[in-house]
Amino acid sequence: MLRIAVPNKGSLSEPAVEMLREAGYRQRRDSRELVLPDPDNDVEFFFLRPRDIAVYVGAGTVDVGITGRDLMLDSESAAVEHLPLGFARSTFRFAGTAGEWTDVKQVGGRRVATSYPVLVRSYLRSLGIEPAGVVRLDGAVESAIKLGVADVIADVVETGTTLRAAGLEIFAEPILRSEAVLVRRADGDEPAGLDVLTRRIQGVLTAREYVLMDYDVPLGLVDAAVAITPGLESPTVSPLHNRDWAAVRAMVRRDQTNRVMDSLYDIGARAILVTSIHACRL
Ligand SMILES: Nc1ncnc2c1ncn2[C@@H]1O[C@H](COP(=O)(O)OP(=O)(O)OP(=O)(O)O)[C@@H](O)[C@H]1O
Ligand SMILES: O=P(O)(O)OC[C@H]1O[C@H](OP(=O)(O)OP(=O)(O)O)[C@H](O)[C@@H]1O
Ligand SMILES: [Mg+2]
Repeated sequence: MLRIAVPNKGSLSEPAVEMLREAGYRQRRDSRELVLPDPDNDVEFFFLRPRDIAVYVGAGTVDVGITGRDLMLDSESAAVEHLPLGFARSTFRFAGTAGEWTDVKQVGGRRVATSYPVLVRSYLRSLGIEPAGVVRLDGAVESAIKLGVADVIADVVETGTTLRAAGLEIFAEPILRSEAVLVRRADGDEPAGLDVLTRRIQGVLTAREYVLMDYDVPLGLVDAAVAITPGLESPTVSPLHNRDWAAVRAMVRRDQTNRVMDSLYDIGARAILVTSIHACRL
């Protein structure tokens, strides 16, 4: 049985559970359940704190887990990234009182507050910058400057709303771009069943990223239309009852849907229909 660690709380928890449910796995109904066997799929879920998941995976007590890239790197465990999952995207950045900071070199000799001290120390070391100290806080890091425990912070930024509300602004290049990732142990054999989990999750990712587009096009324009919708391998072109026209079906990136429909319409395609992909294996 493949043992899979799933975040039990925080911003990773809900989207991780949703992804596993879409991939056909059983998920818990009650947030107090800590272990959930799914014998039909030959897996067992362990609901753990997101920060601890890479530690369990690195120790080999669970086979794989879903966590943040930032949390994995900060854990210093023997876990490695197996598959990026495309949700909980954020950047990890330095921020300070608005107007006072422009360059990462200014962090030298100053106190940095963060929930990710390993990440911050190793990043600064890689740039040859020595801070006066790194203060580890559990959360609400944005308050650390006003409350006097640090001069500058390094924290997770998504929309920047939390920083703005605290009168802070980002400076310097992002330390890291993070998202949820599936992690596995660095060494050892691939756990049995990981290939199936991986394919199922990749199916969910593809179904989220692409739509199916169908349209009709005059025969003489099929090549031009197919150039606009090349699909993943090659689009399906089928005859219509009206022999002067063909029907085309292709996968299109969801974020390109309207641009592609406009282009198809412009060259003369009609009856352009878009449908969601419910599930797929490529
Ligand atoms: N606003 C956000 N947008 C995107 N990802 C986020 C956001 N906040 C935290 N994360 C990501 O969530 C993970 C941290 O999860 P964790 O549960 O420790 O913190 P949290 O989501 O802030 O929850 P908590 O309420 O316990 O502080 C990291 O991978 C981090 O990058
Ligand atoms: O850029 P934003 O969209 O504002 O999001 C980023 C904020 O979200 C998270 O905080 P959370 O609400 O989880 O509180 P915490 O700091 O106590 O973890 C993160 O730690 C940032 O503070
Ligand atoms: Mg938080």
